[in-house]
Amino acid sequence: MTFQFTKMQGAGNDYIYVNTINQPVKNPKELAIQWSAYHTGIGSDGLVLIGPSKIADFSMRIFNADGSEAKMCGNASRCIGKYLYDKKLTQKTQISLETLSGIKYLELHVKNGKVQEVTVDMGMPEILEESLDLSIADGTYTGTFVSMGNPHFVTFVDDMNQVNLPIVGPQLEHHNHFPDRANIEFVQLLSEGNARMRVWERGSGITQACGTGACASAVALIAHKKAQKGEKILIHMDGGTLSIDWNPENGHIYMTGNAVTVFEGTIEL
Ligand SMILES: N[C@@H](CCC[C@H](N)C(=O)O)C(=O)O
Repeated sequence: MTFQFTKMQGAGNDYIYVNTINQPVKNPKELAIQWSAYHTGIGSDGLVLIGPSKIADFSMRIFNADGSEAKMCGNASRCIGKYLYDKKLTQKTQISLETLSGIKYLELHVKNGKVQEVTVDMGMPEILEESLDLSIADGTYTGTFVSMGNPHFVTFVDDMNQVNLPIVGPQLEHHNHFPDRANIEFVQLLSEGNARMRVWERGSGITQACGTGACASAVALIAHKKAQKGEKILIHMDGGTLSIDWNPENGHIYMTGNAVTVFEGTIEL
């Protein structure tokens, strides 16, 4: 049996996309682990399933590289917009997408018949704890605990080069304050409206970018008066930059960034 898949990336966050409308996937957790492996699989940060929906235009399910299912993925939601439009599964440039954290709305920016960028209405963030101290073997980290439908712990630093992400990332992800684990972001303010962010993702480890993490970082910057609501904040990550805008009128976060098809493939089971 073979599966057709598309490898896509948004800001360097790379996933394997499968259209389950014509190819049902029975064991996504196992396949996410198997296919995400770089040496023996396709290599990716996880697996994304695109499906039909009774309440929106389409649906998304996202599995991290360790097989755990997440409720939301910002970068994948942009890539799904490109997938659907470029492959002519829809002609709409405004698409509703059912996720485990509710319906998200995508606005596609099309050039020469192909989607270049997508803006996603990420809904309303929730600040769960504005200032939280967590002790791990390496010391105490103070951060803001934010939900973007999935959990993020955002810590400000003066110098990103001092962050030992492979060591502190997993310790914070598995801290007993987070029974469901958490995504871990370190943020350095560079100038007004510009911040650098590095991420340790729950279930995938270090990735080049995290869309929900970029939104959570902007929320933390605003909560701590390091940035302003209603002004675009550029979050620069190792794989690219996302523009984040927290609208003061409706309280929604809007995320804009690229979506890229890397290659099409077929894999044997
Ligand atoms: N990379 C994603 C988030 C993927 C899920 C996350 N690791 C979790 O477990 O919550 C993004 O772009 O938002």
